[in-house]
Amino acid sequence: MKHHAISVQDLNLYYGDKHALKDIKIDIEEKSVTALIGPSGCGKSTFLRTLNRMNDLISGVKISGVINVHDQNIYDNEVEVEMLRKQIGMVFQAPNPFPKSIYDNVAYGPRIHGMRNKNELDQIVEKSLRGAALWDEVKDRLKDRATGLSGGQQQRLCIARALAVEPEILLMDEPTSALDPISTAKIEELVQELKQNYTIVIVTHNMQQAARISDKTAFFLNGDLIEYNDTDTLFSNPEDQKTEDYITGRFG
Ligand SMILES: Nc1ncnc2c1ncn2[C@@H]1O[C@H](COP(=O)(O)OP(=O)(O)OP(=O)(O)O)[C@@H](O)[C@H]1O
Repeated sequence: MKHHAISVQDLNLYYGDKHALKDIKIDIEEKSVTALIGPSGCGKSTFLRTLNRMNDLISGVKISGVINVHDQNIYDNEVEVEMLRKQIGMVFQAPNPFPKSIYDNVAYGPRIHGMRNKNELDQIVEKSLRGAALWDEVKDRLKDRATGLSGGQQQRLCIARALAVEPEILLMDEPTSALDPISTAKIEELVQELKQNYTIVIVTHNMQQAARISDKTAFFLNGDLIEYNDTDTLFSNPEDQKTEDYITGRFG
């Protein structure tokens, strides 16, 4: 049995009066892919963002409950958010490379964390780009601007940028929704490789994608976690009628 990378208990989140996450309880397995699915507005992205405290930045948000990572509640006062985000990286919907060179994008995080040694940085950049299956495509133009890459390459660069600070967990918020089918397939393949070394939590609108790439799937509806199960079971033999209605396309 796999260990839990993240253990969530009694998680509630309000945006003002809006109760966006309701008593969420979920254990996320390490070195596996967990997909978050559900109709628009059900709370998938909100939940994902609670896992590295990205909602802290939004005014009017109230969060209660416990999210344990290595038996430390990430909402404890002594947790340093910067270190937390190093441990728990994030990749967003639209690729968002910095307007810098390919090299400088990947070196950005390590530099922030104090790395200055050129040789070591070179090694980290290469390792991260290899890890994101991008090295061969960019190794001869590391000084070129990242914004000149294709959308799919930019997204893999953002994954490399996340890997460069050696996270344990990668959060991905609809990472392929802005990409063409071929770039999407490459990211899906990459996610399969990355799960050997990282715990991945991915929000997707696309149920076929969840079925293809995830080990576990969590189905959210109106801020409730309705069902959480092995992906095969959830899609072939859902326990809850609402899950069945959703996956068979009756709403959403
Ligand atoms: N910053 C915010 N302020 C107020 N309400 C918000 C904020 N962000 C999200 N919400 C509300 O919280 C609920 C959950 O939103 P969330 O974005 O998490 O859903 P989602 O399942 O990710 O949807 P989508 O698939 O459309 O991205 C929605 O009703 C949304 O309108």
